[in-house]
Amino acid sequence: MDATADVVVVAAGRGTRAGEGLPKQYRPIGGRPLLRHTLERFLGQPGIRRVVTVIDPAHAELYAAATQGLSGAGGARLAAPVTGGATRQASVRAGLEALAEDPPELVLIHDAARPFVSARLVADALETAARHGAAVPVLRLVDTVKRWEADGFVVSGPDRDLLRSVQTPQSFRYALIREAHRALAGRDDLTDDAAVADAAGHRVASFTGDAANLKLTTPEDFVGAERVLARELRDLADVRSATGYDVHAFGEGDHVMLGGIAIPFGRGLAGHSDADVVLHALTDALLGTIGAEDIGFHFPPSKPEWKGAASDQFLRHAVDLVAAKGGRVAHLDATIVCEEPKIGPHRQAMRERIAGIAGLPVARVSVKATTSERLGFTGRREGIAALATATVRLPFTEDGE
Ligand SMILES: Nc1ccn([C@@H]2O[C@H](COP(=O)(O)OP(=O)(O)OP(=O)(O)O)[C@@H](O)[C@H]2O)c(=O)n1
Ligand SMILES: C[C@](O)(CO)[C@H](O)COP(=O)(O)O
Repeated sequence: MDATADVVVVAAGRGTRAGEGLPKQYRPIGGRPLLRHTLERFLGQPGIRRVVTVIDPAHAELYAAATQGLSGAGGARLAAPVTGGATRQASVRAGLEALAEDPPELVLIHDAARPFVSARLVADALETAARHGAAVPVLRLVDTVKRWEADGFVVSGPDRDLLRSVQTPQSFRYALIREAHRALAGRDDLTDDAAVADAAGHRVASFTGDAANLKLTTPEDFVGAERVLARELRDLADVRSATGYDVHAFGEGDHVMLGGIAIPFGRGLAGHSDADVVLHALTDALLGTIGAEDIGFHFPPSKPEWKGAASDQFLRHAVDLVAAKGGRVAHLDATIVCEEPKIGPHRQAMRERIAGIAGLPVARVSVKATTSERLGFTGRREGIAALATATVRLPFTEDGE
């Protein structure tokens, strides 16, 4: 997904249903303002270029405090806030207009009041909008629905299977939703952007929402959110690091594979697979975090299917094993030891490739290089070595399994 994508986070509401106290988007959950949680989720996502927040100017100081020191991983940028309107629809319109000078291809529109938006939702929102132009996350209804009459009686409602509840982020081709909002500026009664697109004559696709992506609306929702964050904190408590090391000797060839990219060179690296020492060391480091043997156990050199194999699949397998335990990779770090080839010109490409294989923002991958001062086998230019450290977060369990 290479399209440029910006995010409009609407935070200009009054939060009347959340009760007394600070406006809800600035109220702390887990010790930090609700809005900050929401913005951090987007700023940490791959594929996001810029995030603009729509605020009530009367909250300017609260906004400044809530966003102090916030910056994006992997290049996402927090833009200056924009003044909202009297309704959500007017606030979204203001956010979209603020992007008009340097328009993105895609835009996600999200409620500040939904702090638990996941990486999966963002990825699905981007992909579905790129394909269909307009998309919303939906959930099946779990309760039977009735039509409620003003006299307090109910009559049987529509078939529940035909209904869905709708969340944010809602995603659109930017030009489509900006024009739709402009065309419907006279209405201001549409409670979401799918309704705006729909009223402007566009079909809106759907993707699976997330029950955890709650909109904090009432005081009880804030109590629930504290519980969710406490559980998340506990789940993040099991942080583990492990190391990996690999060596391959130079052999015949005209390039070496390092960090998943081919570097033209007068020699190749000898090995059963493509001999990518960086990906092998990273794979072993990841396997080490979950005590899952080592790369030779999973991909035995005795097996012909791994002959000449591209090593990206080894690293991906290790990432999948961590994910299967409910874990997330927090950071991958590699050091390459060789006299040549020069690593500097290829370092960024390697970081991006490793990040792509592991499904991480580039900021969570580091590649370093050193010579061994002409000492030892790397110093004698007999081969290349790589050391790696992987850090993962695993759900906390008493027995560590
Ligand atoms: N004029 C408005 C109204 C709402 N919103 C934003 O739209 C999102 C969804 O709205 P809701 O949860 O209903 O928030 P409020 O309108 O603030 O809540 P309430 O209806 O309880 O006052 C919120 O992030 C809210 O800040 C906005 O930017 N501008
Ligand atoms: C956009 C929205 O989050 C979709 O569920 C929702 O409609 C916004 O909340 P509101 O209470 O309708 O303003």
